[in-house]
Parts: sequence; structure tokens; C-alpha cells
Amino acid sequence: MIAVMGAGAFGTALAVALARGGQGVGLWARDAGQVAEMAASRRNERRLPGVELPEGVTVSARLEDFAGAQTVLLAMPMQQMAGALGAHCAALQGRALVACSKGIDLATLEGPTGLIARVCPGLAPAILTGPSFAADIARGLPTALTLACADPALGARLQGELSAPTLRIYLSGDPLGAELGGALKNVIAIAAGVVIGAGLGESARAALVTRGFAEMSRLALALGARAETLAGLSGLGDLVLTCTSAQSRNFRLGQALGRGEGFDPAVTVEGVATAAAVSKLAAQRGVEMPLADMVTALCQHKITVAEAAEALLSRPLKKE
Ligand SMILES: NC(=O)C1=CN([C@@H]2O[C@H](COP(=O)(O)OP(=O)(O)OC[C@H]3O[C@@H](n4cnc5c(N)ncnc54)[C@H](OP(=O)(O)O)[C@@H]3O)[C@@H](O)[C@H]2O)C=CC1
Ligand SMILES: O=C(CO)COP(=O)(O)O
Repeated sequence: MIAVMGAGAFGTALAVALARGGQGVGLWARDAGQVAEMAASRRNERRLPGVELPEGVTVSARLEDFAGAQTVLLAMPMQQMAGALGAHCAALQGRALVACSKGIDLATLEGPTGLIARVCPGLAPAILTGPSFAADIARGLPTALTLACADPALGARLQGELSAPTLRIYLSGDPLGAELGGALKNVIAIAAGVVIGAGLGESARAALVTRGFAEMSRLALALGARAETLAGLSGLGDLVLTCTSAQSRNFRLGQALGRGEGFDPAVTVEGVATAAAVSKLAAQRGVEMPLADMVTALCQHKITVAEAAEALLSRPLKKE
């Protein structure tokens, strides 16, 4: 059995895909009311509407019900992970923990695997990331993801366990690179949404995505990630997806900023807190991240879109 902590859109979609592939899946939500609703309707209408939970998915608000699961997927927003994990660390002893969240913890500047290692020392962390909208996974559309783990034997086991007929998992030994790609692409996706929302054009978006990739790679390499990881599914692949699709919440928030419109604060948009964390991290390391800094300032309403565009276009000319 595999357990999934967090019954949001992504946790539910992964549970559905794995169960369709024949795995027994325990889906844990913190809210007993939501669990009762899901158990009765066999759906998660609040987070992943219109998708039926296969028979192989068991829902519960008690993690003890899934004590038999050797692998636990963590699928809550990044800024909630430390709290959620800290509350359940003792119950999770002996399991492999696979982070499915994309972001950097604003309080500690840690990514998901670093956070797991600190909050639950002794547990083996891995990360599952890459271009994949929850709705696509749940519809059974073909999706490829990266499973990154520092321990090659555990990584191979998880790759096998988490593969399903329409879920193709590639293995990586670079969790730092994989998690940084997934975190950083959300920041660039907000900027891409701003460009489109403000009517700055497709050419400007292509330039922004390319320079965004350069910026992502600069920080990731400075922190010790591998260049080939950034060029893979978890970096470039996910960057392309989220910067070009209105299915992306990060892109849609950017569009709203570009148009001068509001955005529902209840929607999970990982790039906002992560942009602030990235700006801090980059300043600490002396890495230049003009796009991330611009997204941070825009999200905090410290500059206007016109000022941001002007500031980026008037930077000193440089080599590519
Ligand atoms: N949606 C997508 O297409 C994809 C999402 N991801 C990543 O997955 C992560 C989760 O996103 P997503 O599922 O979309 O988010 P949603 O907004 O759909 O759901 C978030 C879920 O997290 C739960 N949650 C929040 N805080 C806690 C907590 N402290 N303990 C337990 N559960 C908690 C919420 O429960 P409650 O309702 O009780 O608040 C809710 O079920 C993000 O990092 C995202 O980047 C990755 C790939 C694709
Ligand atoms: O990470 C995702 C797709 O890979 C989902 O993107 P959003 O969080 O922007 O919706």
C-alpha cells in the first residue's frame, strides 16, 4: 500500500492514477468532514471535481489506518509541509517519504527534501516532480515525471512503485536539482502570466522563459544541482508547461497581475512565497535573479507592471 498525505488536487490525482494501476492507496486528509464526504460520494468535488475515486483508494483522517504503507507521498502546499510533517513524524518512522510539493519554505529557505531531512531525521526523502497537471493525471492522460532520490536502491524501488499505465516515471539521483527546478519554474510562470496579461506579446514571453531558465539554472548550479537535471522534466519540462498553459494557477495569478485584476487568495499559488524565498536565497549567495526579484516585488505590490518591464529592459546590455 502507498499512503498519500494531503487530499488536494494533486494528492487525489496521484491516488487515482496509482489505484487505477492496481496499487492499494490510502488517501489521508486532515479534515474528518472532508473524509466523510469523499467516502460517501467516492469523489473529491472540492479539490478535483468530476473524478471518481477507484475502489483501490481508501480515505481516512487517521494516519494510523495506513500503518502498512512503506511509501508515503506528501502532497500539501510547501508552506504547510513543516507543520504537517512535524505533527506526524513519529507515526512516519521507517517509511520512505516522497515530497510531491513544489516550492521553497520561506521560514528556513529549505526545499522539500532538505525540510524532510531536518524535521524527520532518519527518514529517507525523495521527490516526485515534473510537468503534470492534476486534472490531466486524473483523466488518465499520458504524463512523465521525475522521481529523484539520493539513495539509488530506494530510488529504483520508488520508480517501480509509482509507475502506472499512463504515469511514466524517470529516475534521477539529483533531488536538489529536481526540487529546485519545480520550485523555480513557478516563479517564472507568474512572470510569464504577467507578460501575457499585460499584453506584452508572445515574443516577450519566449524571451522571458529563456532568460528565466538561465536564471533558474544559475541559482540551482550555485547551490550544487546538476545542469542536466535542470534541462530535464523537473526543470525545463515543467517550465514550458506552466509558462504556456492557463491551467497553471501560477500563470493565471500572473495574468491577473498583468491585467490589474484581483485573484482568489484561497487558490494554492506556490510561486508567491517561493519568489520571496528565492530572492532571499539569491541575495545570500550573491546570485543575480532579476526576474525572481521582479516577481517578488510585483506580488508584494511594491512596483507596477510598467515599472517592472521598464526596469528589466533598461538593465545593462550583456552577453547571452
Ligand atoms: N495541482 C496540480 O496540478 C499540481 C500540484 N503540485 C503540487 O502539489 C502541492 C499541493 O498542491 P495541490 O494539491 O494542487 O493543492 P490544493 O490547493 O488542491 O490542495 C491543498 C491540500 O493540502 C491540504 N493541506 C493544507 N495544509 C495542510 C496541512 N497542514 N496538513 C495536511 N494537509 C494540508 C489541504 O487541505 P485542507 O482542504 O484541509 O486545507 C488540501 O487538501 C503543491 O506544492 C503543488 O505545487 C504538483 C504538480 C501538479
Ligand atoms: O506544477 C504544476 C504542473 O506541473 C501545476 O502548476 P500550478 O501550481 O501553477 O497550477
